[in-house]
Amino acid sequence: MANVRVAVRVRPLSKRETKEGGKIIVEVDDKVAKVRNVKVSSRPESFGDTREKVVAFGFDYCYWSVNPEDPHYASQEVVFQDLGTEVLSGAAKGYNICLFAYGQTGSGKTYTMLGTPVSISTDFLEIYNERVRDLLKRSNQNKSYGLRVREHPELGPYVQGLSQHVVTNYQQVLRLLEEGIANRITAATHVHEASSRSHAIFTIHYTQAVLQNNLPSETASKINLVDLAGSERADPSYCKDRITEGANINKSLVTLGIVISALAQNSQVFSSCQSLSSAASSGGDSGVPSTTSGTSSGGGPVRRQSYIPYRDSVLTWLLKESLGGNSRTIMVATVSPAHTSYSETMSTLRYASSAKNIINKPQVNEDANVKLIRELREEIDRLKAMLLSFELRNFSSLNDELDESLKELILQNDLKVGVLRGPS
Ligand SMILES: Nc1ncnc2c1ncn2[C@@H]1O[C@H](COP(=O)(O)OP(=O)(O)OP(=O)(O)O)[C@@H](O)[C@H]1O
Repeated sequence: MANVRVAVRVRPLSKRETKEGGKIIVEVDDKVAKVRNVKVSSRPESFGDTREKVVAFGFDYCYWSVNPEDPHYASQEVVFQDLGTEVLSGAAKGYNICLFAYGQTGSGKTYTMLGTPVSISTDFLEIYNERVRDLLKRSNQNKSYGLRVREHPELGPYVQGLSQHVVTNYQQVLRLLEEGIANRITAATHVHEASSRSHAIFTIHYTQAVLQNNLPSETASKINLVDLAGSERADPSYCKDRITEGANINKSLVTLGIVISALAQNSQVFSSCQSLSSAASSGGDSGVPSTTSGTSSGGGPVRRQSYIPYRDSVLTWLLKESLGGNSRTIMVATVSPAHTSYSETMSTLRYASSAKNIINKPQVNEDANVKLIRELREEIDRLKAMLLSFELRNFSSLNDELDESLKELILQNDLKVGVLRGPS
């Protein structure tokens, strides 16, 4: 089990914000981001305004990237050092990784996401108006539109027909990233501002061949780098005059919000079930039910686990494993420091706070045969230990039969291991 790790990054004031006299209302203190409400704080105390002047949010990482002169300034290198290292070390261990950037348009999502690439094979897609487009399809651009999302029973959701590109070095990854981004931008010139309305997912498939217990084995992990559309597009009032585009962008982002809050709620239900079961008297069933209803043994009502509507949008469907599934996930919430973005900043930080509660279930993506061999070997060891303890205790002939069955089981498992390993 692993919680989604959440980082917040505050970018510099933009030229426009500076020109408009933007006041800096966000501040970072170690792992805490604080937002000041200038409307409240500029009034004298006696007005009795009950709204909070400063709201503080705690995260796993907080980056102050407002002014390079500042001693606490977090450069791109500092961010990569933390998040990039987490991404790469997780993938190297065989975990799926997802790093996604969330925040209002122009808050620095793309800036933060670019530059963590490594590895073996990659693909790059864009979700625009709930349609999936291949950003790296070189021949017949028309075919790159409208790809279908499907779901593999073990590997999870994927895009059918998405082109895969084998890479052998960092430069090639960068070139593919640039090519995909250029395709996004070309499309953006046809559809005004398309890049901030679309979501882009750059995936690195990282496969490693290793020798485990003298057996050749493979771990295959995925690194998803997700650049989302501006978060303000999830706001119905923002989108009301942009019927189709707005509604669709809205759909993916709104569904993402629903999925995040349902998962966060379920994680709380899960934790309360766990504390209830550990508080209950020993000897009972300590398993946590996947759905609970009615009254708990502790006396209080236990809430039912919410249904997670992953398939309600293409984005959440494709990110299913990254949100509550088999992935270590990091969310970077990007914000502007300006007072003019107060509402968006507060809403982004609330969103990020809720994402912090999501519990994922990452596991090393082990080769199925190697896993089976490992399990059989573990069973052989267990059986041998049992056999030994019988022999040591020198049980009577009553146990001879059991002894024979154990030996038979060990032999059968040894044979299975031999078949799985193939001719040596
Ligand atoms: N940490 C930062 N340091 C310096 N400049 C930054 C930083 N973050 C963002 N910027 C600058 O701010 C501008 C907007 O950033 P960016 O394009 O990454 O925003 P975005 O959130 O991806 O926007 P959109 O949702 O429209 O795609 C860019 O000019 C970028 O160079």
